[in-house]
Amino acid sequence: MEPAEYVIFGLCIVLFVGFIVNLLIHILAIVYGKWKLSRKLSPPVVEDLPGISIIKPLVGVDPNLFDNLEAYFNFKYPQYEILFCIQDELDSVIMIAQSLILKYPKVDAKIFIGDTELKGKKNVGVNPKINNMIRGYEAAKYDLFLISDSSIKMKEDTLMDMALHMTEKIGLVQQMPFVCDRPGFVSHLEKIFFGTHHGKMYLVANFLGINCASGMSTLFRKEIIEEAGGLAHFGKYLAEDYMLAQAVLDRGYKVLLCSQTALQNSGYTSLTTFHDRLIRWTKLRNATVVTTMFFEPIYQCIVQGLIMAFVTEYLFSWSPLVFFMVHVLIWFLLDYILLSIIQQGPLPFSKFEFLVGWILNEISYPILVCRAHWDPIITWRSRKYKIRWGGITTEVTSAPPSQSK
Ligand SMILES: CCCCCCCC/C=C\CCCCCCCC(=O)N[C@@H](CO[C@@H]1OC[C@@H](O)[C@H](O)[C@H]1O)[C@H](O)/C=C/CCCCCCCCCCCCC
Ligand SMILES: O=c1ccn([C@@H]2O[C@H](COP(=O)(O)OP(=O)(O)O)[C@@H](O)[C@H]2O)c(=O)[nH]1
Repeated sequence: MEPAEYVIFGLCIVLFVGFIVNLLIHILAIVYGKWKLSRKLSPPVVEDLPGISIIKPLVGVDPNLFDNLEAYFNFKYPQYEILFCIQDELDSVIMIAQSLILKYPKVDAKIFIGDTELKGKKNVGVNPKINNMIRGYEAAKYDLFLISDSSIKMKEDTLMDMALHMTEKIGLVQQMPFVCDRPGFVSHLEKIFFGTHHGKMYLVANFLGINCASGMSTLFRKEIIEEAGGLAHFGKYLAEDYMLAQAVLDRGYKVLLCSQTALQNSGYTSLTTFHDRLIRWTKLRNATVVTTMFFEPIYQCIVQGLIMAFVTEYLFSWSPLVFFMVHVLIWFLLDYILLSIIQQGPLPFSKFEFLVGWILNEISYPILVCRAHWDPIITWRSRKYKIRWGGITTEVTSAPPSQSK
């Protein structure tokens, strides 16, 4: 063999091993997802449950917001407070928060209006969500605090489920991102994305103890975050969720998934908003965990199928077309099983709609990854940011803070 042939042969072997690893990741996600998401912890004596401060950062109103927020007033949980953090004093979301507080006078709930800058102090960093939450965080009276994004809808036992997972060695309990059943094809695309591509990596990373955090629904021990410099310390990062989880891991605590998924229930769904969000997240991941930039593209179904078709032809003389077709079919079936497990009930669409949605997602994802590389500027709620390697962020343009997506 020529030296060049050795190199090609070695590369093919590495790629083939990576392909087998991916198959194992898929199977592991299914097995772990089935176990994790169907495992209900039995509640202890209610009085033993710790109090929880729920921080709700709010910007703008959407058609489902009232219902989503109302769920927080009906938790089956003995001790909690709700801290609404509203970025802009002219935002009509204030009225929604106020009307809920009036409707449920027995629930301990407060409103904090305006980020730190509005109160004459300097903002704690560039991250607008942290700037918005900081006053609620400082006022939080319990040892545990939950950051819960505005679009999340919770069941009445979700807070209990999260609290029960917060045992001695655990520093952070998170919900795996998923979506509520909503009408419309784009919401189906979202469900398919979070229940397949995203869910697979999320489950396996959490099973292996790899930091894979999403800040949409996360319960923290306040003492750990205080030890790391307080929430303000994370204002310099846009991927504050990842950095917060890393701070917990660095202090010897574990990060755990709870058994209920984070049900996003935004009232607005559009293909552009969905894709722009995925592009923004890809940019965040690329800048925060550089290795994802290399691995993510080749761990897509179509890209991997094309590469492996040539690799297996080279190694085993298999037909590339047959290999590609079988590869896509197996990936598709494993994804369907995984989505059904994460959904934990009947899917709100037919198998045919799943097929169409899955194909669309798989074709569009590599394009979204390319678009993320093309323009490194991150746009979030009308503000633009640039992230340096390691996650430190600078804002490149400012816009009125009240803009919704
Ligand atoms: C053999 C090795 C295989 C490695 C393959 C790696 C391929 C990775 C492919 C997919 C990654 C899946 C996605 C993970 C979820 C990340 C979600 C995300 O991007 N979140 C970012 C944005 O979150 C919002 O940010 C603003 C905040 O206010 C909102 O509330 C948030 O929701 C977030 O900022 C993420 C930052 C970095 C995440 C790093 C993830 C690393 C994933 C590694 C997976 C490794 C699996 C390994 C299996 C062996
Ligand atoms: O300038 C901002 C942008 C977002 N948020 C809050 O951060 C959370 C996540 O925002 P978004 O849904 O836009 O983020 P994504 O989940 O798309 O990353 C929501 O509760 C927002 O209200 C905020 O307080 N200020």
